Amino acid sequence: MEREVQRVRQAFLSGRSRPLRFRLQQLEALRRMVQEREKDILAAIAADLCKSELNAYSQEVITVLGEIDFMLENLPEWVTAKPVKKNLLTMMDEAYIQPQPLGVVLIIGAWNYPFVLIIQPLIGAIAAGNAVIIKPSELSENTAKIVAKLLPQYLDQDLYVVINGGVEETTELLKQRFDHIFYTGNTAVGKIVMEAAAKHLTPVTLELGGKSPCYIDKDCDLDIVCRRITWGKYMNCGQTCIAPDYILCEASLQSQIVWKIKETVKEFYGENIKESPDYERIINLRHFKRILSLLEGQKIALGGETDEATRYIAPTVLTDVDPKTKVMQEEIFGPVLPIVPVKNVDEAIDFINEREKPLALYVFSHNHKLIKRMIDETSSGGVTGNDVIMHFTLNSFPFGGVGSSGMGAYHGKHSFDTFSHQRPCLLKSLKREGANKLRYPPNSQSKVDWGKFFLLRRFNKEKLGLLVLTFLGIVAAVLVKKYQAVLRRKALLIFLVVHRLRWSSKQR
Ligand SMILES: NC(=O)C1=CN([C@@H]2O[C@H](COP(=O)(O)OP(=O)(O)OC[C@H]3O[C@@H](n4cnc5c(N)ncnc54)[C@H](O)[C@@H]3O)[C@@H](O)[C@H]2O)C=CC1
Ligand SMILES: CC(C)=CCC/C(C)=C/CC/C(C)=C/C(=O)O
Repeated sequence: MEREVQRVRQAFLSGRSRPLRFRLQQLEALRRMVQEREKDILAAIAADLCKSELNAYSQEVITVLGEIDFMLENLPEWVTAKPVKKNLLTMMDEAYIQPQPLGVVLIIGAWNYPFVLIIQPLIGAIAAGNAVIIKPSELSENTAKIVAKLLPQYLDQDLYVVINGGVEETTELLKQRFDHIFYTGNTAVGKIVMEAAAKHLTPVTLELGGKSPCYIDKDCDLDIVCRRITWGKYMNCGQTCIAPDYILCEASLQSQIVWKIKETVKEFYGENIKESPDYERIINLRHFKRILSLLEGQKIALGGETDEATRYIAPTVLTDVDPKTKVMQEEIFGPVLPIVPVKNVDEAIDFINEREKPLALYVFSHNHKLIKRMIDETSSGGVTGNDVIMHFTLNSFPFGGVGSSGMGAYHGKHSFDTFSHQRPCLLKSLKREGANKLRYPPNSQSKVDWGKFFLLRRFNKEKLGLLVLTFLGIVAAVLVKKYQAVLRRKALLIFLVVHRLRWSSKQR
């Protein structure tokens, strides 16, 4: 493992991942891989999650292709140095921020969207000029294998390396030194990753989970609300990090919600859900049994049918759920939707705030003010009002959690920033030593006053005008070639002295 990481580091140190042209070329190669090997990729995802290839395409491949296109379009602008505002002490210098790659990045993926969850961060890491080690989830083994097979056929083989394995291999990998670790998965392992990273002071992005609440106000169109919730909850058999985990609403709405979800389930998956190509299965027996255990003692208002042999769990709704029961204590990550009655929006807000900060929050209402209030008075990774999941699709949004649902974010420019160091660069001249003497010992009250003037002075518009005039004077001086240096220094000096005198007299 150590040698493998070392090999990737050597490749990074060669410098070839840095030029813009190389990054664009690798991203184009990645796009070619997805397009040319689409069938193999879709078959692998389908095998891992009993997912139709159409669903695999629309849930994972579209996102990846969209992200690559977005990067290709914007990267040339993002990599350029950005000039920054200067102060009086640096007004003659060059000051800019240069984004630079961090180095060797480790990406650890989860199984629930096994392709997009490793390839989307990979896109950001390549765009930012890094070398990358990718550790796909061992639970989605078909996707893990196809990614390990295809990436070396299209990308630089020393810079971008796939290492497959389970807990043992990941534990070993985490002992190595990285420049950034990007982890997607459950919160408990997130803590292990952060602890391992701390040993090397490696920064982490943790894309974790949690219980994402969904508040339904009585002032809304329940047909539409239930259709949208049914889509987001039962997609991928509930195994979506931002799926609505539970519903909060007034008790009187429950029976209508159950009825409308039932009708929508029929509309989406037909009379025989098991036969539907759009309804997936639970990833493994351990998760299957875990989800079944959440149903114990609950009032099942819809669904509840299961089949262990195929790890099938029907779309299920639980009503009058007691918040103290197990189903409300952990992330469900399956097709079970508890409804917890609350008296009103105030109680819903308190309910959310008494718990860990979720990855997503959903609020349904005709009342825009109520939605805004919910946003203002709670916290979550992201929010969608009057829909679910959809904030994930907008790559201008940072995607990530807050508190126990994670730290850091990615997608689009946010991925580029996550995998970049924003390096402040100040280029001074070796001339103009006169002004610099102010900061050299021995110190004096006059030097401190000058320092205060240079660093604390705020200019209002009127004074800025004066500054502009002074600059025009400087520009004129520049034109007079023979006296260029002398005039520029004099003009600056006059300006500074006048201001300093005025400022000192006001201070007194
Ligand atoms: N915020 C986000 O973007 C997303 C969050 N998630 C969250 O991920 C969770 C589901 O994924 P998991 O079941 O955790 O996936 P998982 O079992 O695939 O684990 C994730 C990764 O952690 C590694 N891992 C597992 N145990 C480890 C250990 N003891 N030491 C080191 N590495 C270890 C695995 O090899 C795997 O690569 C849910 O909580 C879900 O909400 C899932 C997808 C996206
Ligand atoms: C067609 C459409 C709008 C699809 C939404 C895409 C989608 C649901 C992607 C999955 C999101 C995701 C990776 C979730 C997760 O990490 O658990």
